[in-house]
Amino acid sequence: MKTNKLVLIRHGESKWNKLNQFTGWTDVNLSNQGIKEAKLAGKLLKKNNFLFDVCYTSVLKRAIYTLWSILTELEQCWLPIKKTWRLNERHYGDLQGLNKESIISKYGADQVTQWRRSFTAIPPKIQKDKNYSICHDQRYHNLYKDNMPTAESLELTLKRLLPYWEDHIFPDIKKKKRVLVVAHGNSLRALVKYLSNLNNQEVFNLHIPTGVPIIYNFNNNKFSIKYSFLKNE
Ligand SMILES: O=C(O)[C@H](O)COP(=O)(O)O
Repeated sequence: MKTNKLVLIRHGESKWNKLNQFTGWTDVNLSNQGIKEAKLAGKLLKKNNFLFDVCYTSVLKRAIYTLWSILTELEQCWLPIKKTWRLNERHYGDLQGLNKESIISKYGADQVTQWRRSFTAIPPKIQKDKNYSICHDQRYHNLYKDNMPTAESLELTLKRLLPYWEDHIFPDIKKKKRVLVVAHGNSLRALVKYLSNLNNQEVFNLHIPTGVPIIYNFNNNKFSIKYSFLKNE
């Protein structure tokens, strides 16, 4: 039986990645380097003969633009793209917009590492007035105000992502569709934890680089626990 492959990819470097700022749900653009990474990811997938049937991404433009670039390189711009807030980056709460180094000076490296890498630590909640604009953003109209995240741990990110995985993405894979998911550092860490059954320490150490495809094999109705990064030889 032919192996079906699932490809996950983190968006290319964003302008705030470059500035070392917490981003979360802030909708920032790709940096010039990120635009290059997105194109290169598409070229690499093409070189390795990847084609897809359906694509999933978040409602944040750094992921959407990365996906568009990849599909342009693959000459598959016509593919269906399904967008959901459930694939968004983890909501970084009140840290959003702040420089990572300055937050280390304020709270200490250990606390900041917990917020960034542990499974359960929840960053400080975003203040009500700062969250006001996203509560009224049209793209979140189906997310009732009370369900709007104010800060998410990796655990909470996984919890909001999983229903979408179960109801939409996984059924497509079971139907033998070739699925491409373009998302974010932490929404993908959460998904990889789930698919590869990583423990909290393993996910603590997991870093997902920008613009590097992650490949999972799907056989006999289940995923191989192991994944690989697709890289240029
Ligand atoms: O939202 C962010 O700041 C980045 O996309 C990822 O953050 P991290 O490097 O702390 O995981």
